[in-house]
Amino acid sequence: MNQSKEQRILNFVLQNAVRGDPCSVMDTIDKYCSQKEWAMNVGCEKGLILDKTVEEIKPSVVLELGTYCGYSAIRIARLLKAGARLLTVEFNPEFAAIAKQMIEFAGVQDKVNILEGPSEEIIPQLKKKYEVDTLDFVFLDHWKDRYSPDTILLQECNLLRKGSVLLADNVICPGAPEFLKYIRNNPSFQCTNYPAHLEYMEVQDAMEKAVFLG
Ligand SMILES: Cc1ncnc2c1ncn2[C@@H]1O[C@H](/C=C/CNC(=O)c2cc(-c3ccc(F)cc3)cc(O)c2O)C[C@H]1O
Ligand SMILES: [Mg+2]
Repeated sequence: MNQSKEQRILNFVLQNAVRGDPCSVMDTIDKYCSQKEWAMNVGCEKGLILDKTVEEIKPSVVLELGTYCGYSAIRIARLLKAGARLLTVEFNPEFAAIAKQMIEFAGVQDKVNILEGPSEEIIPQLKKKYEVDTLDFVFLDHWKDRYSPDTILLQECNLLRKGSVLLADNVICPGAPEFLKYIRNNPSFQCTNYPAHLEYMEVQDAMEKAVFLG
């Protein structure tokens, strides 16, 4: 059975990146996906916006929706302080297995917990099963039509507190119009837009930051 693109990305990392070096893994994925096969990693330009957001918040508990190959999980985890943790949700078992290997190769596995399943099932389990009180930071990068229902679900499950920060990828390309409409018209959120380019392409994209006001 021929290999998937995601398996080819992982193999390229295992053969070319430096084990235990998160930046080397990120750079190797970016190299492969810009030169050989495009893939939907947040990439280095939007990755810098993600880095700055994490460094600003210094979160203790982070939720990521949409692990994919683990690129942004590695990006986030490498910046987390001692004792801080990232919970990342992925419902495709093949992607979860790839991401697990990618995260372990990067050496950040102690900070990352991959939760396999659909976000709408996992989010309601976070408090009891995963011992989460509230989330300091949420990175949304899964199916774009799930951004607003999951943002509502996070509030219904009391997982956001005053100052919790959401950062959403792809609000221009592929776009998340329903999410933007919801979040920008919601007085409980303070929104900021960060224009950027689609990963590995000269196409306009943007990230949206939304701070929960409680
Ligand atoms: C509901 C739910 N629960 C758990 N995991 C979920 C989930 N929905 C998706 N996932 C998982 O996240 C990942 C999905 C991410 C969706 N991201 C995308 O569809 C995506 C698409 C593009 C893009 C842009 C221009 C183009 F021409 C083509 C594509 C760029 C990106 O940065 C993206 O994140 C993998 C999937 O298994
Ligand atoms: Mg994305």
